[in-house]
Amino acid sequence: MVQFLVKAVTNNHTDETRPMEVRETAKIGEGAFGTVLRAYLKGTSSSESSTGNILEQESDWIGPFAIKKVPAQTEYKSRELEILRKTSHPNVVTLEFFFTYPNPEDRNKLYQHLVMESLPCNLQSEIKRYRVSNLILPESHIQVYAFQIARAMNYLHSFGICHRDIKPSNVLIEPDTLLLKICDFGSAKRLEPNQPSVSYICSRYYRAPELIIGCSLYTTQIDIWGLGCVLGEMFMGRPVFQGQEPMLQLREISKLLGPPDKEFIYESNPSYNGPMYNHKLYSSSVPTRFKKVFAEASPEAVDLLTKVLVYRPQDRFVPSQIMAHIFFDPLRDPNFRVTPRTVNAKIEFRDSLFNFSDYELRTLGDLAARVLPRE
Ligand SMILES: Nc1ncnc2c1ncn2[C@@H]1O[C@H](COP(=O)(O)OP(=O)(O)OP(=O)(O)O)[C@@H](O)[C@H]1O
Repeated sequence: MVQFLVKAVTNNHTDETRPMEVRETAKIGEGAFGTVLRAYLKGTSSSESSTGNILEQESDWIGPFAIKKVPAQTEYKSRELEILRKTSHPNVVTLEFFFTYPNPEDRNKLYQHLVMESLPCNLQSEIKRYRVSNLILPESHIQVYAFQIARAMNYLHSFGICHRDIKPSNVLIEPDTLLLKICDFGSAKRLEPNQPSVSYICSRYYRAPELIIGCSLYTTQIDIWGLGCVLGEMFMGRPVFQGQEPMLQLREISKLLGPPDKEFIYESNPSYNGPMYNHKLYSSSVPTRFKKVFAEASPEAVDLLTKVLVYRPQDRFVPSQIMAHIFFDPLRDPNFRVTPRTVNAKIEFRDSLFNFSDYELRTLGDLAARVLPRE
């Protein structure tokens, strides 16, 4: 356990900056860019007594929080703080406080500390928990989780914010309530039309085909590919496309979708000179392969997967179309109830899944009537 006093901690909700004590209790995650620790914070406030003395008043410890520490000055540009400060959505992790503080091992190196709400588990560990018993998540859980991912994407993409690293370990969940929140905005960026961005982002198994080909003018639709991979993984219990090396990733994709056509490759990157995988690897039709690969999925789920795992980003469903899809119709039923793995009671979701803000409703446009539950 490590405890230290930070002179300037900013509250993300009030913008107020004040000294706070920080108590780190355990490591909960380690990534390529930072360390995530469980932590508690305690504020100290000072007031003047009638005799003119300064009285330090201690408040109680609050938390637990998840603190993500990343080096504050690097050549790698993280927009995580900036993006988390702008977002406020039930399915996006909330930033509570932030501060910079030196690394205890190297006092010269400053670390940015993002103090976020803490969720108990992520989707990768949840999928694994079922897999070790040779099971997959119940379809009702998959519906609840996938809907919330699509809802978060609908919100983020409406501002042009692309997450750029969608994968099960970046999807936090609360198994008691099936609440889901997307985390890790370390690769996220607000994409501007016709402004190039680096294509070497996103973890290999979840990379959209246009990224593999080297596209630099991609859109937020790369996140939809990630959503398709996560949805498929919940049905398979393992990643859908497990390329052994970066270039073999496209080969894995072509085993399910068939070879990418020349037009798609040219549109993605006119100077692409890597392997084309233009030989058919299977003789069966694409719908047959989807049914076979996602053998545990219902016909509605398979249909949705064929609408999101699509080569051309323009042809992939957008989040509002995903939420309106028949796969999610059971959620719209007033009698829909689910028993979480951890709780011996059926729970209702109407309020938590469909509590759209006016802004969200406007982004849904005409599809709102299809997304909202039936009365
Ligand atoms: N708010 C949170 N609550 C609980 N756990 C969290 C939270 N944020 C992150 N984690 C855990 O820490 C892990 C690493 O966090 P994060 O992905 O933000 O770091 P990263 O350095 O970008 O990692 P990676 O390189 O794997 O993408 C997550 O997979 C998750 O399990």
